[in-house]
Amino acid sequence: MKAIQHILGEVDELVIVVGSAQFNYSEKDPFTAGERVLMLRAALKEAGVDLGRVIIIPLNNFENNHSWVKYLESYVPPFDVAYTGNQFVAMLLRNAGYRVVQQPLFSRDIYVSTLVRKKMMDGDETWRELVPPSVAKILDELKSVERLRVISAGEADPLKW
Ligand SMILES: Nc1ncnc2c1ncn2[C@@H]1O[C@H](COP(=O)(O)OP(=O)(O)OP(=O)(O)O)[C@@H](O)[C@H]1O
Ligand SMILES: NC(=O)c1ccc[n+]([C@@H]2O[C@H](COP(=O)(O)O)[C@@H](O)[C@H]2O)c1
Repeated sequence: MKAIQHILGEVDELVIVVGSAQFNYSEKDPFTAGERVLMLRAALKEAGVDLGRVIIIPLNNFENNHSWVKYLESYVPPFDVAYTGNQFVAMLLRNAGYRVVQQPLFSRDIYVSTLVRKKMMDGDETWRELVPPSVAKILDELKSVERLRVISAGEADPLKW
């Protein structure tokens, strides 16, 4: 939320791309793209962000990294600056001619999704302090702890089915 609010201080409209949208029920991507959109919108509303300035677009991954920017362009409205904390994404966008701003990271040692997922699986209730209250509520409704535990036990491996 801090990163989004910082960026909204610099731009008129923000397109948030929800990457790896085709993945779900996996250890790294436990939630569907739709569930991630739901959580994002709830947290934005809770933070008082004007949703009229934000467009959320889920995007599947694409096998060809060089052409990924062209693929991205076909899913999002035209944009003139890209914000990312990811150096690889920054390189791809720069090589395609875009202005890229390295987005500031806030308390990155604490706010790491891998850590939140680990705490949930370990039964460490302090995961609740690492997400906005509205997101904690949705994660409870989705029975996320149970989902993560079943996934980590290997039950969700698509090759198994
Ligand atoms: N603490 C943070 N402050 C600001 N932006 C962040 C922070 N953590 C992640 N981001 C931004 O969110 C986007 C996704 O990052 P990333 O996938 O590495 O998140 P993550 O929380 O580390 O997830 P995971 O642990 O599952 O890999 C990036 O653009 C990154 O800059
Ligand atoms: N070839 C690809 O599909 C490709 C390449 C680079 C980044 N991405 C996506 O970009 C995201 C990472 O960017 P951020 O760290 O800025 O969120 C990932 O979700 C990934 O799915 C996809």
